[in-house]
Amino acid sequence: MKAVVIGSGSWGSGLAQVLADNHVDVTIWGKDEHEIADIRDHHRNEKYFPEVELNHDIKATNDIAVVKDADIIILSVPTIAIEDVCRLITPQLTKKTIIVNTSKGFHPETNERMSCVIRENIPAQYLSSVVSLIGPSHAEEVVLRMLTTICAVSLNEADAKTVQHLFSNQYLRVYRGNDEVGSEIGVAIKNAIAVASGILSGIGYGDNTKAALITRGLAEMIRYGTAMGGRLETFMGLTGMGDLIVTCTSVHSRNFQAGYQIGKENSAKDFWEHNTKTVEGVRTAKVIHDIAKEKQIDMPIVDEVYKVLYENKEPLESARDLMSRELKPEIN
Ligand SMILES: NC(=O)c1ccc[n+]([C@@H]2O[C@H](COP(=O)([O-])OP(=O)(O)OC[C@H]3O[C@@H](n4cnc5c(N)ncnc54)[C@H](O)[C@@H]3O)[C@@H](O)[C@H]2O)c1
Ligand SMILES: O=P(O)(O)OC[C@H](O)CO
Repeated sequence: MKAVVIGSGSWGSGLAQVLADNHVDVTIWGKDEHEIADIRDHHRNEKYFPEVELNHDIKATNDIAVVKDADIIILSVPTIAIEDVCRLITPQLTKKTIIVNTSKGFHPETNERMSCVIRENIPAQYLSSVVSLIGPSHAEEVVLRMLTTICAVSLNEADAKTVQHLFSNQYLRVYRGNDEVGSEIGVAIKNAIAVASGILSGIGYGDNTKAALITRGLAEMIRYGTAMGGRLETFMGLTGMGDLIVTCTSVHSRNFQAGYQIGKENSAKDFWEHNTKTVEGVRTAKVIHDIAKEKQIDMPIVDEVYKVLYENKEPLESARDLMSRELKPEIN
């Protein structure tokens, strides 16, 4: 089995190391020459993990021809780049391949889920199926081989099983699922809620606030996700509640960190001017806000994140407005 990881960032490096640990022949392809040279020559990815020595069996290249005879291709780039990398690899493909999606969010213009974007851009003769490998997993912990569980979600059970077995080991346990809609929506929405969690922490609120945010954030995820066709039980699992918890509570989360800065400064201005990191929740908040408005789905937390990010609303005012809404029963 030959695997190629597209993307030499934090998650691409983390997943390549899992495969190398599992004795799979794995190469990382990246467009960033410095990241590739660092992995290839020094077995490090200093930009993301300054202290970590990666598995020496990971190969790395800038040459996209590496995907030619791959059995499995793992896409580990931000959602805005998924269509580009599909177009880049397609002319190289010579046989049916499993494409693994690991990105969390929606297409930048069409707002489609990642599996749909991949199916639209990789011709059927080269695509066995799309499997999304998603769940609560910070790369910073996976590279240190800390115990982690994720889910291989696909409409093709055989390919989901292949991915499950390929990635599972003593520190990474991979479950299997087939609710593509629910899982992809769950891991996308959790990023927008994690921005809210960071904002509230940045303001200075404590654990009661975080528990409230996670619980009511889950209610919004379920309301939106089931309206879009996801199954209720999916949102109680790794790609729903699991990923929501880790992203809302972890210092590693870039979505949480972005929100924290915004909450501390009581403004998103500085974030917009200086952010260079992958913060998927920022665009996701806009997508969910726009679609929920059109479909009349009540999403008060996501709406306030949207207003802070895109309408210059002060986070303190947003928190006050959330607390002073009409009083309601808990289950709705
Ligand atoms: N980092 C994590 O812990 C983690 C965990 C699970 C899922 N994810 C998801 O994985 C996706 C990738 O995130 P990441 O954390 O690896 O981001 P990152 O910022 O660490 O790395 C992104 C990589 O993609 C490359 N890239 C960007 N645009 C590109 C393009 N057009 N063509 C080719 N390469 C391009 C960059 O050079 C960089 O190497 C995101 O959707 C994220 O939500 C991340
Ligand atoms: O760093 P974040 O906020 O993009 O989160 C990374 C992963 O999605 C956590 O599961």
